[in-house]
Amino acid sequence: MTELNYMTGFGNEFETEALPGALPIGQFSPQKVKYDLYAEQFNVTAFTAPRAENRRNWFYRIRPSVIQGDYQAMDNGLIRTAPITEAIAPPTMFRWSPVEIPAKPTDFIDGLKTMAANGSAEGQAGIGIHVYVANQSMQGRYFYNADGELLFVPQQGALVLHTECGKLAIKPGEIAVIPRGIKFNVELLDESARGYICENYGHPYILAERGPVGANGYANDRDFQYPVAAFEDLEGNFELVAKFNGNLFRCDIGHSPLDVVAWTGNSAPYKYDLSRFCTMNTVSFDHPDPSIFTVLTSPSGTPGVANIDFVVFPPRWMVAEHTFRPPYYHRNIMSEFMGLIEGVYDAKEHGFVPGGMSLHNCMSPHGPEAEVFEKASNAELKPQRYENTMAFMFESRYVISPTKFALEGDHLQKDYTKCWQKIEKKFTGKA
Ligand SMILES: O=C(O)Cc1cc(O)ccc1O
Ligand SMILES: [Fe+2]
Repeated sequence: MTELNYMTGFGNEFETEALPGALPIGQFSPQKVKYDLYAEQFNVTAFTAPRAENRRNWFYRIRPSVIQGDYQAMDNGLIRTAPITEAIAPPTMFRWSPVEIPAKPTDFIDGLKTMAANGSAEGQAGIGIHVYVANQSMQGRYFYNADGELLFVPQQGALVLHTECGKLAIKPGEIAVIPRGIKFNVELLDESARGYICENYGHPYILAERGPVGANGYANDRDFQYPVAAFEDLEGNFELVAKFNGNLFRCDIGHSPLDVVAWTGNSAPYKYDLSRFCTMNTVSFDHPDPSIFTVLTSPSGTPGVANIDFVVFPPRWMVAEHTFRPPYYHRNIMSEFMGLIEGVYDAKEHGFVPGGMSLHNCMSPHGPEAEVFEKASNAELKPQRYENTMAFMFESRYVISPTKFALEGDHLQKDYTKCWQKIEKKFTGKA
């Protein structure tokens, strides 16, 4: 892969130009822009959002975005949007095997399948949880999502995200976020690709607070990478696909919409290598809550209660003394959707495989399978390193509704809850 250049620093006010002098100096909207470019403002927060939260870009582009055809409705395929009304799910704990890579030619849009969603896209709260499975690059088509920002969590295959702001290359172990409304297409660098998408209808992601941990650690701002301007000057019969208010629409477009020669602002796509996450954990006893592993959070308006937390379980040392080290048995007001990028997750040594998923909804019990309990409650508690593993969780304050595809597809593991049934009664009443 050709090495791409990036700018660094979470949410910085960047400026970048692919041609010298393309970026106006000292003002955003000059009477004439250099190279006869068009100026266009792009806002993902209200004009009046407080300064610290305000996010917008100024694009200097070959044509303004209004030069496009009229939209027509498209088949939504297996893409769904909250609120999900097509199925009524019980509070059962669910687990899924990986969705298979299709045999027929499938690009990122064709291969998007919604597993679950919550909140309301129209109400700008909640999330959509999707998997993508693809075996070809998007050709002659571009996409944007008006319903929310897109967090990419690749599990198999490297991608290049060609966006209005420039290019981002990501591979398993890295993530990327494309803000609401940014146009892009997806190139596959390998034969096939699979991954997870969290579509965030709510407040754009920010970095989690550090509290008394101090000024450093967890996800550090400087490790977030942003693209430098790169433009396509292409004419042809292209298609622009929009996800808007829960449905897909398409229009013809006679040129590449990735024609931004220069931009400045703080609402650009970004990537992050999860191995940069500076993991904190106990050095004494007990199993800390997984909020210590939060990479990105979308606040909900209630302090400390997330619309969506993106949490990872990275390689790490386990040193806790006189402690049951795996995740504890648990019931939670927050709803937990998990995936596995690689390796083994410490609560489930069987059946939760890379590319797989699980859902433990609001107040539904979950925790270590029977074998893990036996092993961990009898293990010698030497320092132990968890290697080659990366699970993650989308944790949300809103109940997560699985789609019909998730509930009725072959990849639903119908025997999941059996993993707990062999947990023994050991109580005898004697100490
Ligand atoms: O349910 C899970 O596996 C996620 C989780 C992990 C953990 O370490 C503690 C609590 C928790 O919900
Ligand atoms: Fe949990």
